[in-house]
Amino acid sequence: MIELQGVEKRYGNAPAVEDLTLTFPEGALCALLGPSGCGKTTTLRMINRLVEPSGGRVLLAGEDTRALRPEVLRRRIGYVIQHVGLFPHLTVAQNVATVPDLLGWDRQRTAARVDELLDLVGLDPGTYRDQRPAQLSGGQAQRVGVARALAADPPVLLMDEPFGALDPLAREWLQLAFRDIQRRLGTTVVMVTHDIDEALRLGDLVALMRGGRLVQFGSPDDLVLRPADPFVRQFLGEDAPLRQLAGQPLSAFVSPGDPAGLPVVDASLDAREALGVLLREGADALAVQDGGAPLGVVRWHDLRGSGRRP
Ligand SMILES: Nc1ncnc2c1ncn2[C@@H]1O[C@H](COP(=O)(O)OP(=O)(O)OP(=O)(O)O)[C@@H](O)[C@H]1O
Repeated sequence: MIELQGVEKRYGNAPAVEDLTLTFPEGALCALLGPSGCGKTTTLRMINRLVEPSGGRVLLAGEDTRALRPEVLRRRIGYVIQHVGLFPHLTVAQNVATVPDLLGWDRQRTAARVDELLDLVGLDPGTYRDQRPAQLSGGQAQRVGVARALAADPPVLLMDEPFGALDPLAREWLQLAFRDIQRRLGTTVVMVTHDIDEALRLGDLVALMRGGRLVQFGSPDDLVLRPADPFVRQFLGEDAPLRQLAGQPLSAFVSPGDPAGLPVVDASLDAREALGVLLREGADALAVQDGGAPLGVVRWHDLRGSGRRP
């Protein structure tokens, strides 16, 4: 758990972050979202003290981070940035092994961990283990950056635009792969992103900032369905409730019901595609089948009422 209590950062007289109080719960993936210059990166970096707060406190598992030596702090907190900062003279495997090496893991354990993580981020260990960063594409380097940050299984991971350099397909793949790993490991993640859909799709909680201040902190549903003020609605876009349905499995919205006479769709559609069928057919419910077997029905108000199901 990471607690920010009245945190602020000033550069000269100019406030970059003001009076920021919020708690990132243990095991949650929290997104920091907001317009350019609103203080997202500054906030992230105050957590691992790459930027020292001008005021307030940051607590990590209840401990004031000022009481921890920076190197101890940074070993407990993984950090991924967009332009990964891989060490150019080291191989991919050596880059991923940086923190395990610092922690003195034995070679076998480290090698096994490196291969496991390369595999998880979609890089074949046999092909990539011994390559140098200069031989990688931007997206491959970013995957290595993610693997490196996860290598020592840090309880907390800070990510600054971690998927930014990837093309849309690779981004979606790595987002989902990362989400799986994060859930499995129970890592507490704070992620800065410009990408509203990424924040809404991946975030358990989203902190929306503006001009150095927190505007709203809540679940994607809270922000989309219960925006705290007009800025939130405007920033997310009027069509946010629809966009939020994209990529969500239709099965999550299915409930028991009589499918007789309803248009039939396959469970492989996502929730937004199903909404499209509802609109096209002018129906208020659909019969959902999985490979021909009836699953139940999806109703209009289920899709419209809640952007997202756990
Ligand atoms: N080292 C610095 N010196 C002076 N001002 C800074 C410094 N770092 C950040 N700022 C200012 O603090 C404010 C917040 O910057 P920050 O990088 O945290 O914003 P951001 O939301 O991450 O922006 P972006 O989305 O564009 O990366 C900006 O006005 C920026 O110009």
